[in-house]
Amino acid sequence: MSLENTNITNLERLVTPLEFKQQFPVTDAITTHVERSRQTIRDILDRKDNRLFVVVGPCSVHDTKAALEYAERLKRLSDEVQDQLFILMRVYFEKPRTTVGWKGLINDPYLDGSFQIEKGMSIGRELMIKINEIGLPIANEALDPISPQYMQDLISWSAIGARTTESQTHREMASGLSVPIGFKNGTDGSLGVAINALQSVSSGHSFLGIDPQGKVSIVHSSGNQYAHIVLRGGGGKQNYDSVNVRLTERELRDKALPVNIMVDCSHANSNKDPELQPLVLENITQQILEGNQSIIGVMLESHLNPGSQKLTDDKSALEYGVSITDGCIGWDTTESCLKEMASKLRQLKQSVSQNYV
Ligand SMILES: O=C[C@H](O)[C@H](O)COP(=O)(O)O
Ligand SMILES: C=C(OP(=O)(O)O)C(=O)O
Repeated sequence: MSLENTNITNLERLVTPLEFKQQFPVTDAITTHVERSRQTIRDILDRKDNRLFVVVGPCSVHDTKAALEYAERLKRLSDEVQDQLFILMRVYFEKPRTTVGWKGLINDPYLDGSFQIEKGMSIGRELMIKINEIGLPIANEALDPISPQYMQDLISWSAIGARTTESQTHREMASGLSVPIGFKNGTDGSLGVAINALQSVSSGHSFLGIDPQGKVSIVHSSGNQYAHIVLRGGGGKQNYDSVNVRLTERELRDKALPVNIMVDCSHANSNKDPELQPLVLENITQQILEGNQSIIGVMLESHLNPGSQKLTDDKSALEYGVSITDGCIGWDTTESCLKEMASKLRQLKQSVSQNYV
């Protein structure tokens, strides 16, 4: 009688990270682009670059054609506002679920419960290569502790989500990631878990992981010095307003942490109503115009078309360019609200520099 694996129905071997990356190699141009993008975010966090960074894009990618069309549009917008905003595309393949549901393109690329994870990773890596080639840096949520070995060379910023900020496994993983990383506050709105995470992630850790040859290994990390909090609201309350931002600044200062705050305009900050995201963004812009110095980035959930749709057995019924997870703002709104933000920030900087003349 076996006492092990009694709830495991099957184990499939996965290609090693090394072999996988050889199948989908990066060019020197992509490597340079990713490193420059990561450095730009580090410079924003260090106040050597006075722009804001913006993580914007679909809640989840389920259709690579729509994701590429989105990336082409976002690149054009990014070029127009790049004097004020450094734009990264949300390319989220791993979705944490409150209970159950589709867990993202890597887990189930054919949206049909066939869970062809190796295929999902290939489709995902090919898409990330193309988006980097377009010239857009990529942001993701680092959810699975194994997948960074397969994908992280294509990513410029990662989030640890509200459901995993308190998890030791995710803090350990983040302490070894090469990207600047945002920790969301908890789903109940609590800041404490994110503040604790920031303290944990800046230290080195020793933990279990895999090496490039896919061997289980003891990983020793040196700690991530570019972690920051992401305010996303929670427990039915918003936390993007100036009072909550000020309270967060105090918490960070009390713990001798860098006072760097990103605001997620979606999730509980917009009560999961995508139409409210532009109002949150407007509020953030206003706080900056009034002198806020701690907000370094914003996040928006946006797709080609607004809203969301249910994933059913009939995939042919899916509407093109519409989210199958959280509701998003559509492209027109995305473009207009980011252009407006950039224009207001431009005017602010012009008036400040005129006052110095
Ligand atoms: O951002 C996405 C969702 O909010 C998150 O994955 C949780 O989704 P769920 O509550 O629909 O499972
Ligand atoms: C799941 C997400 O956010 P949160 O962790 O804030 O719920 C997300 O940004 O996709």
